[in-house]
Amino acid sequence: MRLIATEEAWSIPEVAAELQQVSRSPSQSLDKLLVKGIYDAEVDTSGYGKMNFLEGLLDVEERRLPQMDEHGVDMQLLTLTAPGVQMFDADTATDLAALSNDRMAEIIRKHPTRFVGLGSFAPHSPKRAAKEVERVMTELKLNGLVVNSHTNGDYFDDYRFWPILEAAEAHDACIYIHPRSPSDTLKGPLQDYAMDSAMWGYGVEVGTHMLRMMAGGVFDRFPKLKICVGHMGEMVPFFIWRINFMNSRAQKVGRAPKTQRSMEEYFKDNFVFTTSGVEDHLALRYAIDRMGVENVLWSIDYPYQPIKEAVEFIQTAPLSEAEMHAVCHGNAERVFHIP
Ligand SMILES: COc1cc(C(=O)O)cc(C(=O)O)c1
Ligand SMILES: [Mn+2]
Repeated sequence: MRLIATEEAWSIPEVAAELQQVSRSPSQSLDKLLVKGIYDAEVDTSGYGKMNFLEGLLDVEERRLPQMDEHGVDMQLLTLTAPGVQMFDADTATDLAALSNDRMAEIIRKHPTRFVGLGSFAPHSPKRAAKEVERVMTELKLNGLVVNSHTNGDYFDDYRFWPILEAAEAHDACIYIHPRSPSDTLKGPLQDYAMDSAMWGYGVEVGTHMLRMMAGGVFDRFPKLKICVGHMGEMVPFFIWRINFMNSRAQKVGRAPKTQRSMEEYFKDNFVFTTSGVEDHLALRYAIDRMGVENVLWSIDYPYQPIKEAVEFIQTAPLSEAEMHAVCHGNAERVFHIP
């Protein structure tokens, strides 16, 4: 069974160095807790603790590939790890996104059967970002795009970002909305107990982004736009009945804009999601039964999740042969144009 892992984090020294500067800046972003812990070990990492992920993020051939061989992972879909370039000023972000995309393309050229990748862009410079989407998809021939949820507290229902969505739709480039810590306007009670992180805040941040796009009519304007989210759909599949019911009531009483399709239809038609970091067979079975097996893709979430357990999770999952082929590689091949 071909195994394609679809949310696999990676970085380059130039982005890591810039994030170390961010960790020493006056930024109030909740992401600083994570950034300090990973990129600035010598600085007091209180509140997050040292996170030994940096070597794993920068590495491709020393440990990543041998571990893939050891555990039978055929391919990783690489993404520039969160928060990507989105904490940098627009010019630095634009330049480092392009550099990261070039480096990613080099890795894929060197290992074409082992790696594919998602291109980054700087949402806070939408016109240049749209041009980078064009370059990524036509010149570098990457497999889609990644963004780490909000940029300076703004979300893709904001029409300022729509030139990017237009370019993505035109190039059939699926945008992976990966988490980062909740935005400054969302962070409120999420600043304690490590709730800023993957434990809870990440799901709240991306789930909020998804609903803003669905309820804000993004998929009426871009009906063919494809979005991928991780972590078994960031809680949305488990709440979709209530989201659908309450949004349709809000539309009736004028509290939410009228949309051409329902929230459930947008989620089923315009979203796919991966199993990254949710190694729970019951959740997987429900997600497949509720949202359709064609919308579920396997992932490890390397290096934040160990490879061995993620492989065992899917190899022992209660799936039919046909479902296993779809989740392990078929859906990824379709959505991310993988040969
Ligand atoms: C960007 O940093 C991350 C850290 C963690 C973590 O386990 O602490 C998980 C993710 C993730 O789920 O993608 C990302
Ligand atoms: Mn991840």
